[in-house]
Amino acid sequence: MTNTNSGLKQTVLDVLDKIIHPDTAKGLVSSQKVQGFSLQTGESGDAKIGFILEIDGGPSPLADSLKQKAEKAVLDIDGIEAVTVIMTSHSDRPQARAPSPEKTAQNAPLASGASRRMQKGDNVAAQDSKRPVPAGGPSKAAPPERAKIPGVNAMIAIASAKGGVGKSTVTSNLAIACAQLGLKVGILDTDVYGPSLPTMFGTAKTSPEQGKDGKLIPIEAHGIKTMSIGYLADTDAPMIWRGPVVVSAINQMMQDVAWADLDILFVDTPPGTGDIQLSLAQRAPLTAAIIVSTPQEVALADVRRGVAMFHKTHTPVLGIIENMAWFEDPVSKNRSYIFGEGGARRTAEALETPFLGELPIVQSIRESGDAGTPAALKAGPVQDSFRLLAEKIIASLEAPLGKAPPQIIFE
Ligand SMILES: Nc1ncnc2c1ncn2[C@@H]1O[C@H](COP(=O)(O)OP(=O)(O)OP(=O)(O)O)[C@@H](O)[C@H]1O
Repeated sequence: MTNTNSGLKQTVLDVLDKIIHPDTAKGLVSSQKVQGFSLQTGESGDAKIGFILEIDGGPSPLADSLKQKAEKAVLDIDGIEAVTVIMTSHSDRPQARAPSPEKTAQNAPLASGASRRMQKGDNVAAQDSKRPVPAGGPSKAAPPERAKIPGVNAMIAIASAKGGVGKSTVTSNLAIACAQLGLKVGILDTDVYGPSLPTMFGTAKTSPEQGKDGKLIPIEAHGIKTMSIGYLADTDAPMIWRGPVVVSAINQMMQDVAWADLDILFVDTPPGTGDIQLSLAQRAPLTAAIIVSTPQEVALADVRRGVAMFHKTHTPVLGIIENMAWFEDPVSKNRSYIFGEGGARRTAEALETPFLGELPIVQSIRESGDAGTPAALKAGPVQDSFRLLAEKIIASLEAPLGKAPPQIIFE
């Protein structure tokens, strides 16, 4: 961030802190209600601001009013082009309350369109009265926390019980392989602690626009619709995300993004099997999960915990992928099993969970991930490996769902 930007950031924070939260009698920043602050330079040269506004107890006129005040105050600052405020609640109750239709319209930012971008010149009052009722709004038939995402056929969590095993790499390349097989694919990167999707897809400098219905439009790259917490908030900034806030933010990214129409939405989840992951597995409308692991014993103990977690939440596990299975010397072609051999396969057998396949350590996988062009885009052995995995996954979707998998169109 340049000096000018850090000056502007401070100005915005100062302005936000002048808005007093009635519960704490302190400003929004002093009350720690503002998190994940981000500042990007827009096309006009003016700044685009994004932040998370934490509210207590779910939708309420107070939450709406604080949000409107915050948006207006920020837009009134010189040099600001747009502001996106994501409201999150650390109460478990908000989605369970069935608001009246009138109230739904007023509270649409929380019930459906929590993330919306305000532009300079917007009339706050007029916008509010015209705010759309959420598409597919609060459903009476399904529990709200499992509400299916309209237009998304299958939602697959890619999980790892341990960080750094290549979960995001596998997610990105699998998504591309599925798209190459003719499917419409999206990725939701929910790893609030280190979102890597923007880097892996070369979209780090982009931020999503808001559609007419109030939903955020995913950023399309390499034929994949992508959304990441990294587009909306500065996750590099030191801040403490409380578990329920994370879950609430993730839930909004699922429901408040214009995903339709997708055959598969892959969800890159934060590593681990703690409260956040459990809550996600319980509340997200997941079709199934895939677990990524490296072969060593210490990682495999975590895999068992991961599989158990999904079983507990009645989410079918499509299988386990072993990443970094070996390294092949480019000259001699000798394989070194750096992290041990066949561990994930044996664990899959012991847990009676399908073993989907293994991926070697390949320099180009890391390099292309860092360069924003996942390795599966390029013809060769890496692309072939991911295609095999994708074919297995598409085929195996049939079993847990008890219905036909998405149609594959070969060109
Ligand atoms: N098969 C592979 N060959 C070479 N490098 C790989 C491979 N898989 C992953 N990597 C590299 O390992 C690093 C970690 O991968 P990645 O970010 O995908 O892991 P992760 O499990 O998503 O991590 P975290 O959980 O911490 O977000 C990255 O630099 C990535 O490029």
